[in-house]
Amino acid sequence: MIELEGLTKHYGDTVAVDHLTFTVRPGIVTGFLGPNGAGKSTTMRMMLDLDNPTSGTVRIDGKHYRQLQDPLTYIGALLEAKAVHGGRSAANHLLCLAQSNGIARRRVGEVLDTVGLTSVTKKRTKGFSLGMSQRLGIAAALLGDPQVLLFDEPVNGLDPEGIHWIRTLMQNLAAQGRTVFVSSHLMSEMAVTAEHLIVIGQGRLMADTSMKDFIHQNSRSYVRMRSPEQEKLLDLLHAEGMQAVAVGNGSLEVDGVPAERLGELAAGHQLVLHELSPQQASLEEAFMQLTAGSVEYHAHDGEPVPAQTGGSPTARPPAEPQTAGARPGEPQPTGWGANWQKKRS
Ligand SMILES: Nc1ncnc2c1ncn2[C@@H]1O[C@H](COP(=O)(O)OP(=O)(O)OP(=O)(O)O)[C@@H](O)[C@H]1O
Repeated sequence: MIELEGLTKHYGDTVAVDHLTFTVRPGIVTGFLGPNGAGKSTTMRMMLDLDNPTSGTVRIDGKHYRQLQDPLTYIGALLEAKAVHGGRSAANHLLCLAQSNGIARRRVGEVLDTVGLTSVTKKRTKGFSLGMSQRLGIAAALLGDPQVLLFDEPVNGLDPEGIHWIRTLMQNLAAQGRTVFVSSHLMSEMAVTAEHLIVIGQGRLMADTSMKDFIHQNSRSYVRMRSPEQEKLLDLLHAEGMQAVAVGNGSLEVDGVPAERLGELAAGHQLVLHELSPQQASLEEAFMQLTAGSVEYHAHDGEPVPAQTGGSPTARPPAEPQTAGARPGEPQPTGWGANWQKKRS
């Protein structure tokens, strides 16, 4: 389990993470979503004690990271796949990690096998493709057989087979009772991988809910109907007090009524239907709907430009929070810092 309480990180004037409080539970895959610059990586780095919070706490299975003896046996993470010593072989890279964390040598071979890198065990990692580096990063995360796993954009650089593999791996790890926390911009992939979602925007918590409820709450679901007797059908639906509109392509859209009821109603009045299909928005649509006000950068005429950099609380409308109160405050877009080194005060 990972517990965040009031977690906050400032980089100068930039509020990267803003009073985040949530719990990531074991036994399920929890997705971590947010627009670019929302604070996901910063949050994950603080979970791993790679960055010091300005305030607030993170607990891993009840303990602060610094209280964990041999941390890799408690929490494994894939953050920056390319952040490995390029001169070392894959096996040596993992062996160094194993030795510094009291992990048995045999685990190196086991995890290399798990991620499908056995054939390149002795190859220097600087020659690795992004996909191979991702797999090596995942091997490192699994090395200590930890109960808690973090994956930051794990499918980056993976081919479709690799994407399917990591999805199955994460689901299996969760099914074993582990805590699996994963960020990704690939919504279609997240939709089929995660059961629960944490969504942040401008460092603030926007949603902490099941995937199903998230899509339901942030999108419109309706039933599409098509009939050769569209006028009659529309009159019937209106007479029943239902919200139905003709949408121009010969279809009707009906809100708030189950498809079964609509089918039975049409049958009861001997109206022929050519289509009766429940429509549910995708995770991507629901995500865009929720975070529309909190994206840091918008594309415009093909040129990516900062949406607003004025810095006043009104320059960028605050996102509508679902579970946490919106706070005034304006993170400034700043460049990515190279501040990835472990900081211990
Ligand atoms: N080391 C740093 N120094 C200064 N500012 C930083 C640093 N790291 C992150 N930031 C800023 O903090 C904010 C949050 O960044 P972060 O990388 O955590 O977001 P993210 O959600 O992971 O973004 P992305 O989806 O683009 O990876 C951004 O405004 C970013 O520019």
